Amino acid sequence: MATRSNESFPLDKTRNIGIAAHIDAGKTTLTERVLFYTGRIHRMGETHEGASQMDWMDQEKERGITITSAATTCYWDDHRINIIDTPGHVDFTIEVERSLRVLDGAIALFCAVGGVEPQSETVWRQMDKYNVPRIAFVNKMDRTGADFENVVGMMEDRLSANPIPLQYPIGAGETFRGVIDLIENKAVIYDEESQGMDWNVMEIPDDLKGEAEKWRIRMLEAVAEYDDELLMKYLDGEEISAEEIRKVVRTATLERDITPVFAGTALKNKGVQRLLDGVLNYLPSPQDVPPVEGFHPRDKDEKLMRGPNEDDPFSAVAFKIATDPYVGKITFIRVYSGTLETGTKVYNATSDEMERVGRLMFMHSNDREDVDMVRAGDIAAAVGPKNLKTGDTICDPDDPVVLESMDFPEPVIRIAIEPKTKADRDKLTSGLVKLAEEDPTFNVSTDEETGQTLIAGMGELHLEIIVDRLKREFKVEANVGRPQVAYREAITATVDEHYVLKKQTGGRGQFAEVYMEVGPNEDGTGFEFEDEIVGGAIPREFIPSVEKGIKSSLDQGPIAGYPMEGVKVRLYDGEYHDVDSDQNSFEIAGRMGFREAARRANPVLMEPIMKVEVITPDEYMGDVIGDLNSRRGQIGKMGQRNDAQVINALVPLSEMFGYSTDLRSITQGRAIYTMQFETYDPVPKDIAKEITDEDTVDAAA
Ligand SMILES: Nc1nc2c(ncn2[C@@H]2O[C@H](COP(=O)(O)OP(=O)(O)OP(=O)(O)O)[C@@H](O)[C@H]2O)c(=O)[nH]1
Repeated sequence: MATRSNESFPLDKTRNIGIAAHIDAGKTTLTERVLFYTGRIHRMGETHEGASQMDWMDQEKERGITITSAATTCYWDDHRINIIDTPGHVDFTIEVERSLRVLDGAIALFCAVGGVEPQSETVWRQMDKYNVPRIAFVNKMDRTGADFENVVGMMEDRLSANPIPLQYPIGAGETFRGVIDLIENKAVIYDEESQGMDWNVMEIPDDLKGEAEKWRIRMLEAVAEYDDELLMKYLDGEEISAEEIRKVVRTATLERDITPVFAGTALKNKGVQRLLDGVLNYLPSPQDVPPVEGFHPRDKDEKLMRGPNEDDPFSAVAFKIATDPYVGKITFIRVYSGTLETGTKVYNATSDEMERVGRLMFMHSNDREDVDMVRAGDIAAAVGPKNLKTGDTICDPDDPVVLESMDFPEPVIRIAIEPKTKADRDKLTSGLVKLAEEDPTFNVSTDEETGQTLIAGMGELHLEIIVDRLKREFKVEANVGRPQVAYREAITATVDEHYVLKKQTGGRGQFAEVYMEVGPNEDGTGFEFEDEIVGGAIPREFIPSVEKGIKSSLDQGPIAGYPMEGVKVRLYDGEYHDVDSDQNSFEIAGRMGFREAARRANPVLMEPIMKVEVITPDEYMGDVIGDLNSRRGQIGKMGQRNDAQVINALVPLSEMFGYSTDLRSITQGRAIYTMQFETYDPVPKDIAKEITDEDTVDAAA
């Protein structure tokens, strides 16, 4: 494929957007239609027979359109639109967060019948958190029971949004034919036969004039609030041009004061092109969003800003690592400043490594477009970097910056996994390694005692999906164990340890003697080692060996073999022997001495505590709270949101297995909840005993 120089798209003609929706709202269908219509403009301009073009789309579909790619580039009306994949399932908070991190604006998709579903509410709140301007599309207007006004009302009530319809649907369900464009004051009627390629713009039919006028006034009054000039004109009864209205709608949308609302049906090909016009008219270009803040990799306090300027030093964030069947490992990046050419070395400021970018591409629905340069504001796929991880910043080595990274929740659930056949062992390992590279909230380890492979993730569903992907993408069938909580161990007392290793078995012996103080460190995480040896009591070259020995024991805590966190060791004295001491002896002394000390330092089992938020209708509040209490939950803040109660609680993860089923039965399916990792806390003694007893049984079985 020819390499393009990527000069043709000025930043103000670029849109980086996501489509956010709850499951089944029609995101896949809408994305397909967008790719189809934009493909037609860019590449299919020559043919004009609707039906054959639909066939073309279906064939593409069979050949596997990459619509689930992390980012897809398409062109509409002289603009470039990058559609960033935004998953709808709340269990994948991280996927949602990483896409929200790099997109500039979004289409919020709703079903005309179902309206604002609980999941739409969750994603909406996340978009609020990331200050994402958005427009709304009320899809499925062709379905029986479609009710545009109801959806607009729900957006006000449930999302506390300020939805401003710019269109009003003509008909609903079977009679849905098109929309009234309230800005142009015209009716747009679609031709049923042309697969959405042809439509007629006409005067508003007489029988709709009254309704249309009512909605236009509502729109104008709402919009006029955001612009004094427009308000004066409106009050004076002056003519207001469509251009003037669009300008004010754009500003108010970018400020997140309003959400313009469009109507249509993706499946029946109505309204998609006008929605695309809306993307260009009302969603931000990379120039419209504020510069991103970062800091110097060697000094967190040195704040640095990066704006969408090609002349600034290069900076970009990796937001998704994927394995492409043709190209291999690709990293999706969002460029924030400067330019990057193929063949250049970049600096990974997050991990302090250099990487080479061999190839840069824009990913389209059905092909890849090689480019020799990417610029500020671009979304592109890079081939070459080996160790880049999701969330890492790459930048100009001479002007390093770490752009504010994403928060990744801790993997808190783990399961043992093994291949169904021995022959699959290698495939399983390489599959897991690849998946862990793509997903920062997933990790793989080996249980030292049993030799089992353990995978850890954010929730039951998360791990189920991983196992399913192993099967589909890596052709490995695997057996998995029961999900287990990823416990940890910590020590709560400070003790002194004196350990002597002395072995004399014929020839050369082993000798090492260490004195150390072992206790909890201040922040409760990681491991600290202080070397206070003076006067060569232990020779310099052996001190790192002691530390290495201690570190190797941290993976296996004294209670039940869970990893230890928050440990501090002070090595303050020792002895050595000229002949019998070596690195190996001191490593063993470090390991054995630390194990002894940890056993005496009041070790405790630590469990992940989750922050749970339940939104339930009033009448179930008592039952929901009672149930959370029975799960050792601590109820926190409560509040009323519209007609529902919001309950916050901190609950141990071990008590949350099967919660979705239980909550459904308590509330007849009318409550929703979200859960994320908050902290590790000590497990109460009686429960810790149950867990350690169980572990012994498990290990014996
Ligand atoms: N009647 C009608 N059905 C639609 C419309 N758009 C999508 N659908 C149907 O709704 C169902 C879900 O559509 P998808 O496009 O797969 O929805 P999605 O949001 O991608 O779903 P997930 O991938 O499960 O999140 C499919 O059966 C579609 O055919 C529409 O405009 N009208």
